[in-house]
This record gives sequence, C-alpha cells and structure tokens, in this order.
Amino acid sequence: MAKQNLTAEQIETILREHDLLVKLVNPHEATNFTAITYDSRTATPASLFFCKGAFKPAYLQAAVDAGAIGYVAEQADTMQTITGFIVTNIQQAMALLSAAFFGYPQNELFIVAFTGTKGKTTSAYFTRGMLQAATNQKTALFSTIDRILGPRPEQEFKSDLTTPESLDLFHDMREAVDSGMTHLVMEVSSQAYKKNRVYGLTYDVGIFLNITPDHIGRNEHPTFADYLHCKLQLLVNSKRCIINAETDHLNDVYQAAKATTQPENIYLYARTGYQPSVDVPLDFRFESNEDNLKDAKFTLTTVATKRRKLALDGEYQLAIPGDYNENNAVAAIIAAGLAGATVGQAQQALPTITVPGRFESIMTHQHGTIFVDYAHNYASVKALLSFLRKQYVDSRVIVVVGSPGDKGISRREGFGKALSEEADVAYLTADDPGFEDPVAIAQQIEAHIDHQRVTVHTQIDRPTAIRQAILASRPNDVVVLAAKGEDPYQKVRGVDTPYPTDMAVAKAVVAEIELDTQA
Ligand SMILES: CC(=O)N[C@H]1[C@@H](OP(=O)(O)OP(=O)(O)OC[C@H]2O[C@@H](n3ccc(=O)[nH]c3=O)[C@H](O)[C@@H]2O)O[C@H](CO)[C@@H](O)[C@@H]1O[C@H](C)C(=O)N[C@@H](C)C(=O)N[C@H](CCC(=O)O)C(=O)O
Ligand SMILES: Nc1ncnc2c1ncn2[C@@H]1O[C@H](COP(=O)(O)OP(=O)(O)OP(=O)(O)O)[C@@H](O)[C@H]1O
Repeated sequence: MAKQNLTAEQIETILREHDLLVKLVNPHEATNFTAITYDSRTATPASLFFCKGAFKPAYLQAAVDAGAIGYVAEQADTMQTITGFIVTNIQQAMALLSAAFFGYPQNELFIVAFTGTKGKTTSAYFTRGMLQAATNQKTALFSTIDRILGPRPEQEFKSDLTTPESLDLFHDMREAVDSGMTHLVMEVSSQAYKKNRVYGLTYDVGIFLNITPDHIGRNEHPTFADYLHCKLQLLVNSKRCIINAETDHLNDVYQAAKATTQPENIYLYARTGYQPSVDVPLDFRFESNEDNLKDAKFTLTTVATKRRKLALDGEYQLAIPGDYNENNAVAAIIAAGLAGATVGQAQQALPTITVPGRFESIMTHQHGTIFVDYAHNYASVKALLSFLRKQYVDSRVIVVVGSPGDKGISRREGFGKALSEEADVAYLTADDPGFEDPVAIAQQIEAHIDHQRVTVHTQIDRPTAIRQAILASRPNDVVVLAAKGEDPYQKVRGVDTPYPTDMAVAKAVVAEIELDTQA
C-alpha cells in the first residue's frame, strides 16, 4: 500500500472546514502522522489515535506508550502532553480524516451501495458477480458475509460488521484501489449512518430495497422513524438511485432520492401488475416465467422510454430460488447496468451466483428436504416459508428457529406470527442469546404462536433441535433451519462460542441417518 500521512495542519484545516473543531490542545509544530488507529492495541510510533465509543482514558495512555503523537476526541485529556484535536463529533471527524489519510480512495472506485432490511447481501453478491464479468475481475465487495479487496486469497476475509468502521472502510478501499480494483459493491446498514461510518461518502449508484420493522432496540435504533431516517440517507448521498417501488414507505423513499437527484437519474421497478402505493414513474417491470425450486426465471421489461438507453430487457435465470430473490436480482441487474455491465454479461453471470447460507438445501432419502436460510425477521421468514408452501403444497413445514438476545426484540413476535401463518411444527432453540436467557427468549416467541395451528417444541441446544426436527420429518416434509445462515458461532455472554454452522450440523445428522439406513 502506498505510504500514507496527514499533518497536524491538514487535520486542523479539515476539521475547521467541517465545523467540527472545538479546540486544539498542546499543539506542536510540524507534526506528521504516519499511521491512524482507534485501537490502542494497534497504535504505532507517530500515530494519531481516535478516542471513540466505549472509550477509557487508559486506552489513550496505552496508545501514547506505543508511540502515538496525537489524538482526536470529544473530551481533552489533561494528563496528556501530546497534541489533542477536540471535536464536536468523533465519528464524523474519524470518517473525514480517514478518507483524507488514505488519499480519498472512493474517488478511484465506481461504488454501488445497497440498503434495505432484507436482500442486501444477496443483491450485492448478484451485482458483484455480474460486474466481475464486466470489469475483468476488478470488483471489490464489502458484504455482511465477507470483504473482498483484491485477487489474492488473503484479500478475502470474513466481515465483522455489515458496514465497516469508517477508518477500516477507507483503509480497505485504498487496498482495493492499490490492488487494481475499479469497482466496489457494498452494503450500507442503518447503523453505518447512525454511527457515521460512511459520513461524507457519495455513491455512484445507491439502491433502496425495502424496509420493515427490525433493528429497533436498546443497542440499535430507538424508533422505526430513526431506522427509516438512517436508511434514507443512502439515497440522499447517491448520484443515481434505484428504488424497489414495492417497498413500504415508498413516498418517503422517493422523496429522499429526489432531494438530491434529478428524476431522470432515479430508477424505479416493480413486479408486473403491482400497483405502487403512490404515483411514481416506473421504469422497469419484471415477471416470473418459472418460479419453483428447480427453475427461477423471469423477464425484465423497460416501461419508460427514458430508460431505453440502459437496454437490459430480456430473460434472466437465477441459481437461488425464492420469488423475493427475483426482486433482489432486478435491483442488481439495473445497478450492474448502470455500472457498465451488458445484458449478455448479466444473463450469463446470474445463473452461476449463489450466496452462502441463503436458500441452501440438502435432500434426504428417509426424511424431509432440509433448507438452511438466513431469514431472521417476520418479513423474511414469511417470504421464505410462503414460497416453500407454494412449492410443497401437501407437505408439513417444520421450522427450527431462535431469536437473538440484546437486540431485535421485535423479531420474537415476528417469528411467532410467521410460524403461526406458515409452519406446522416449530422447534424453538438458541440463536446468539448474548446476555439473555435463551429459554426466556423462546417463551417470548412461543407467546405469539397460535397453538391451534403449530406444534411447538423447545430445545435450546441448537444441534439437538436440528437433529430432532430432521428425525421427526417424513419424506415429503420440509425442514427449515432458519435465521443463522452460515454463522459459525453462537454469541453467548459476550463470547463468540464456536458453532459448526447449521449446514454442517444438518449434514452430520443426514450422514448418520443414511448410514443407519444402509446398515
Ligand atoms: C453500537 C456500535 O456501533 N458499536 C460498534 C462500535 O463500538 P464502540 O465504538 O463502542 O467500540 P468498542 O468496541 O465498544 O470499544 C471502544 C473503543 O475502545 C477501543 N479500545 C478497546 C480496547 C482496548 O484495549 N483499546 C482500545 O483502544 C476500541 O478500539 C474502540 O474504539 O465500533 C466497533 C468497531 O470499532 C464495532 O465493533 C461496534 O459494533 C457492535 C459490536 C455491533 O455489533 N454493532 C451492530 C449493532 C451493527 O453495527 N450492526 C450493523 C448491521 C445491523 C443493521 O443492519 O443495522 C452493521 O453494520 O454490522
Ligand atoms: N427481498 C427480500 N424480501 C424478503 N426477504 C428476503 C429478501 N431477500 C432476502 N430475503 C430473506 O432474508 C434473508 C437474508 O437475506 P440477505 O442476507 O440478502 O439480506 P440482508 O439485507 O443482507 O440481511 P441482514 O441485514 O440481516 O444481514 C434471506 O436468507 C431470505 O430469507
């Protein structure tokens, strides 16, 4: 990576320009920072340290001991003699200074950014897959599952957050640019806006997929209005906007896009026959041709003359079933088209793209078909189960599911409701209980289940619950292992406890059953 630096004078200028600087303490002449960090454990000589979040003065002292020569904070530390930049908002300051430190890598990338309660990862994978073909393998990816910064194996790694901390975001963008990447597809969570991780960032294309109640609670958003407001910021900061006209709150979404983008650069799409809740100028319609577990094909049609220049009309095939994935794919196709992909490249790439932990399945001989899926709120469990119900008309739907502790409290009611509407049997189990009691969480889900319609079992040990559900299933049944996707851990009391993944557990159970059958 090219050498980076930032002088004290440059920092002061940036902070003043953005009206963030409260005061300078202990200013030293000609200070040159050659590293930046928000974690004392990675501080190095001549570094600038950001004091943020659940911060303790001991961290700043540790950073100074490691050689830090300046800090940025909302409070001055009178014990320190190094230069301090005291600001009104540490997260905004960190985003602006990180972008400057890494030489504004965003200016060298075509950035496609997705937001939405559901479908971000899937659409991001779809878009990157199509753009890899269009850019000769030069498209980076920042997703919930992984970050891909370049072609080398070590440049692909698991993500800890959907949208990285600003310093990491600009660091990784710089590495992507230095590795020859020309395009970036990224997911932007509502928390990213709430915490200013993407402060000052503009996207070439921003996509709004949908919004349903989620992420509301003590550690996330205080209200739905706050959640919606944060999500809308993506459109305000995008040069071109793509909007799913089937989303709830369409009027708010469209107005947010129009606040900064001319209507000719706003692209709206909906399924054929869908009547949007407000009068908006639709540009694309799509219609299923085949929509079953073996074949997912749909046709995309341009309905507004102003969009003819995009030339994306045609039939597309997907490797992942689910009618909602057609919706995700349409957003991805329009985004890829705006980023330079041709209809042929899109049609060729889409049938090859799968997403880990999303609609993966295993067949068994003596028991049901098992699906592993990351659906983890009312809207996604409902979408998944109702699609499976249409495919397996006379089958029982058996669902293994749990809800996380410390966050997403509304999911408990949502799971109960979706199970009551679409499931026959439920196994309530643990899913990242955190600091809460998983039995109490299961009871809260169960309180919203209609016992006339659903048989409920509670088995907190997740592998045991999966085993019991598979063994209880008959050949025509569907067993859905929901909400954990391909997570390889259970978050328990602040510790990521290793967990083999739902798919690994299911495969082990199936291997054991099939062996018993053969014996
Ligand atoms: C509420 C929130 O945004 N928290 C994030 C935030 O935490 P924080 O700033 O308080 O940092 P902290 O980890 O508590 O530690 C305090 C500071 O002391 C530093 N430190 C700590 C120890 C030490 O020895 N020395 C030291 O300097 C840390 O580096 C940090 O800067 O910054 C951390 C990275 O610096 C994140 O890991 C953390 O995400 C938490 C864990 C999280 O899970 N957030 C979720 C809610 C989230 O953001 N989810 C969204 C997806 C959900 C959605 O769709 O909205 C996402 O984008 O992933
Ligand atoms: N458009 C959609 N509408 C409803 N449900 C969806 C949609 N797309 C995907 N899902 C469901 O949501 C699950 C998660 O999908 P995906 O990972 O693409 O969404 P996400 O927005 O990245 O989610 P998260 O923010 O929770 O990481 C899928 O496994 C599927 O069950």
